[in-house]
Amino acid sequence: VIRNKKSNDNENRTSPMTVPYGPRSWPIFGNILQLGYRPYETLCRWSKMSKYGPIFRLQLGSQTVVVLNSAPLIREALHDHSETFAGRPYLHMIHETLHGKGVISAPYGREFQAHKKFLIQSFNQFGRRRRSSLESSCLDQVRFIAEKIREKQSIPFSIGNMLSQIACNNICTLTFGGYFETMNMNNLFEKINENFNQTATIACFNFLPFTRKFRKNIFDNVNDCNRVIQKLVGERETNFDHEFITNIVDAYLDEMTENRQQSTYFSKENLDSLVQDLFVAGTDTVSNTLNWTIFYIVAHPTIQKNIHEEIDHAIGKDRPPCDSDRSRMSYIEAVLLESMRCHCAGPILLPRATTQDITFHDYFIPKNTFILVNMWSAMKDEQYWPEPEKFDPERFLDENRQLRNVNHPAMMPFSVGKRACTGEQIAKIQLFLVLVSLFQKFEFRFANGWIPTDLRGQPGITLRPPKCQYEAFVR
Ligand code: HEM
Repeated sequence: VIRNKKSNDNENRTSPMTVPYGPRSWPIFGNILQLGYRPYETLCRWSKMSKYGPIFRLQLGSQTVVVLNSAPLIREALHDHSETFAGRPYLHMIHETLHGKGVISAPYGREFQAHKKFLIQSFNQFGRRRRSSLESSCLDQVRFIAEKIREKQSIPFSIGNMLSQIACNNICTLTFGGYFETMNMNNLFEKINENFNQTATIACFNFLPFTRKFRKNIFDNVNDCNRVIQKLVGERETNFDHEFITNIVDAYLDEMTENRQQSTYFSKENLDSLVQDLFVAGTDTVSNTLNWTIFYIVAHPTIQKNIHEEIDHAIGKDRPPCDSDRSRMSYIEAVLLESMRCHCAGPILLPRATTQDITFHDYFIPKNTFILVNMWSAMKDEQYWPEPEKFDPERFLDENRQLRNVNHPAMMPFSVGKRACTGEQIAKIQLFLVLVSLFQKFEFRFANGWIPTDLRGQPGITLRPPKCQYEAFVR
C-alpha cells in the first residue's frame, strides 16, 4: 500500500495496489538514475515496451509512483475521474517552500476550490477585459524591450532574460497593480529562474532525503523571493482602499475583510502562498514558451515569412496588437499551439495524488497514491501527430486556414480537469501580444549564421531551448 507521508486518513483499510511494476529498481535510488537526462523520453520508451505498457509502477528513492503514459489514459484519469486524480502528494520541497497553502501545493478540498475560484474570477476581472491592465502592461513591456533590441543594432543578443522580465512584470501588474522600476525585480525573476533550472536537483531532494543537506541555495532563493513578496503584499495592505480595487492582492484583502461566504478560507498565510504561486506558475512557463516559439520561428525562415505576412495583412506595421486580433490571426495561433505541442512547459505534470480508492483499467489504485503524468507521451504520440518531432504549424490549420485540432484529445499543454492551469487564458493573451509585437517590428536571425542541429533543447525536467544568440533587423 502506498502511503502519503502526511496523510492522517486511516489508509490501513485499503487493499494493496495492483498496478504492474516497470523496470527493476535499484536499492536506495529506485529507478531515479535509469530515468536519465530526459525522463519524459525514457518513460515513453518504457511504456512502448509490451512488458510495461501505458500504466506502470516505479520506485523513486523511497517513494512508489504510478506513471500514466498515453493520451487516452491521461485524459480518462484527469478528465473523466477528475476529482479522484486531483490531489497533490506530500513532497518535502514543495511543502517546505509553498507550505500546502494557496493553489499549486494545496490539497484538493474546499479551501483549494475557494482559492482556485477566486483566481479565475480575478484573472477575468484584471486580465481578460478589453484594454485590461495586463494588455497595457504587456505592450509597454514589449515596447521597452523592442527599444533595447533596436539599440543593439547588429550586435548579437540573448533573448531569455528579456522575455523573463516581460513575464515577471506582467504577473506583478496583475498581482500588485503595477511593476516596480525602482525595485530590483530582475533579482526576483533571476532567482525564480535559477530554481527552475534546478528542478532535477529539487526532484532528488524530494525522493532522496540524504541529498537535502545540499539544498541551501534553493532555499535562499525561495526565502529571498518570499521576502520581496511579503514586502509588496504588506505595502498593499497599508495602502488598501476598498473603493479602488485594481489587482489580485487588493481583491483578496477585500474578500478577507468583507465576510463573504468563501472568505472563511481566506487568510494572510494563503495570500502569501497564492502570490508565490502566481510567480512560480506564471513567469517561467510564459517566458520559456516564448523563448521556444521564437527559436522555432527563427529556425524555420518560411514560417517567419508567413508570420510577417499575417501581421502586415491583419494589423499592419504600426498599430499595436490587441487581444481581439487573435481570432483573425490563425497562423500565429497555430504556431503557438505547435510550439506548445513540441515543447510543453511541463512535460511531466506537477505530481498528482489520488483522493480516493479507484479501480482504473482493471488495476486497483488506493487513495493517496503518487501519480506522475507524462504529458510528453500525449503530445509526441505519432498515432495522433505524424512525424511528431517536426515543427509544423499546419497541423493546426484546415484547408481554409482556420484553426483546427485546438481541442484535440491528445493536445493538453495546460492539462485538464480540476487541477488544470488556472492561467491558460491570460498566458495565451501574453504569448500572442509579445510574439506579434516583436515580429511586427523585427526580422530575427541566429547570430553569425548559426544553424541549430539539435532542436531538443537543454536536458532536464523543464525544457529549455538550446542556448543561442540572435540578430534583429528592423522591418
Ligand atoms: C504558457 C504558459 C503556461 C503553461 C503551458 C501552463 C501549464 C500548466 C500546467 C501543465 C499546469 C499543471 C496542471 C496539473 O497539475 O495538471 C499548470 C498549473 C497551474 N498554472 Fe499554468 N501554465 C502557464 C501559465 C500560467 C500562468 C500565466 C498562470 C497564472 C499567473 C498560471 C497559473 C497556474 C496555476 C495557479 C496552476 C496550479 C493549478 C492547480 O494546482 O490547480 N499558469 N499550468
